[in-house]
Amino acid sequence: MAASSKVMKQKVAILGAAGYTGSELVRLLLRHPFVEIKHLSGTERTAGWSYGQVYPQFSFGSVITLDGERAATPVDALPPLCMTDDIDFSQVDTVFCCLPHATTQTIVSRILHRGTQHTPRVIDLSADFRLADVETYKHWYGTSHLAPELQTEAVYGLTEFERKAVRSARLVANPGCYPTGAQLALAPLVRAQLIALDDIIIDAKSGVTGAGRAAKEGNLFCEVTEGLHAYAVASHRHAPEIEQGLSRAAGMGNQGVIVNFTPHLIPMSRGILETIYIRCRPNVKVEDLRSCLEEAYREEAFVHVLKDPKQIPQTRHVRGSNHVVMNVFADRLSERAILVVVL
Ligand SMILES: NC(=O)C1=CN([C@@H]2O[C@H](COP(=O)(O)OP(=O)(O)OC[C@H]3O[C@@H](n4cnc5c(N)ncnc54)[C@H](OP(=O)(O)O)[C@@H]3O)[C@@H](O)[C@H]2O)C=CC1
Ligand SMILES: CC(=O)N[C@@H](CCC(=O)OP(=O)(O)O)C(=O)O
Repeated sequence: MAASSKVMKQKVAILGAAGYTGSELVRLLLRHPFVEIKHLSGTERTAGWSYGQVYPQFSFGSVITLDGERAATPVDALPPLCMTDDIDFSQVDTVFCCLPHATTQTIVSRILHRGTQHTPRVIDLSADFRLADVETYKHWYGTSHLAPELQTEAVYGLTEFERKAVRSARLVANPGCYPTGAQLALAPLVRAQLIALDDIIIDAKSGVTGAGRAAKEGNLFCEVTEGLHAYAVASHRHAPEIEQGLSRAAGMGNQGVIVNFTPHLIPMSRGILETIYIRCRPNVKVEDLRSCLEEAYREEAFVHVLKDPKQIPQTRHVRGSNHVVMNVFADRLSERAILVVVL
């Protein structure tokens, strides 16, 4: 895509740029013809470093993208990391927040309540603004929300379902990793009333970058390699997020649908695979599920239903591509179906 000289570039700040989500954003935004990365922030640990010092792959010249193209902006143009407090937000159009849970509430609140004429839009990648219900947040995150008024204002940023609202939102809460796959696969089927709402089992596996870059004993190479384990069984905070999305799709408000969700950590660096077991409503066939999903994503650039009904999605379908690929299969028991989704 060629950058038009008439289009004003969006001035962007990425907070928490030294983390994994921050680095993924830098990689994507360097390619974007209408974005100028003005600020990258970190803590005392990384403030003052060049981005190549934080991530060696951003050290030299132009980034060659996965498609073999040159990025729109050379990495040399990236600013060094600074402290978040040193950013002048009156000069920024969009802030991407890639900060740990809870830290985000305070910082986003400060940015959006600055009381000046110009307030940037905020796109938050943490979980702080995803759950609309204040009590549900408190129950799952173990602490009261520090900016409840923003919690109700935030638009849940699953773009395929909320494109119009995302366009005009002041604060976008980006979905969690597991909820992205689960909701993309299930919400169209729920909306079309094709599946039972009391019998949804989501078995999910994630690569280790999903846990963030901060050092944690459980994520060390020797702890995760050549092994596989479930974690947060029946207690993962993504369950209420998925339930909120599916309840909304069912027209029930923020709650009502209950899912059984079990995540696993698998020894690969990135990617997620979710196997989802569902029960069809009476007289619904797996072909109906497939048609529904195909219709839902026909015009979408990043979500794909495999054309061959027998082909099983695998992480290699999406590796490093930011796409989501799914397929749906009939179980041996006729009323059941199995969805496989990778992202
Ligand atoms: N990893 C993933 O796949 C996904 C993560 N998320 C969510 O996104 C958020 C970021 O996750 P992730 O990138 O994995 O986390 P990481 O642990 O990889 O990185 C977080 C970064 O935040 C920085 N940081 C902490 N406090 C501040 C501050 N006050 N100002 C500036 N920088 C700060 C740290 O910087 P420094 O290194 O300089 O100390 C650290 O590098 C989390 O809320 C996470 O739950 C969402 C979707 C997917
Ligand atoms: C492998 C792994 O540890 N994954 C993280 C989820 C990462 C993510 O996307 O979720 P949040 O933004 O809600 O943190 C976890 O299970 O806590």
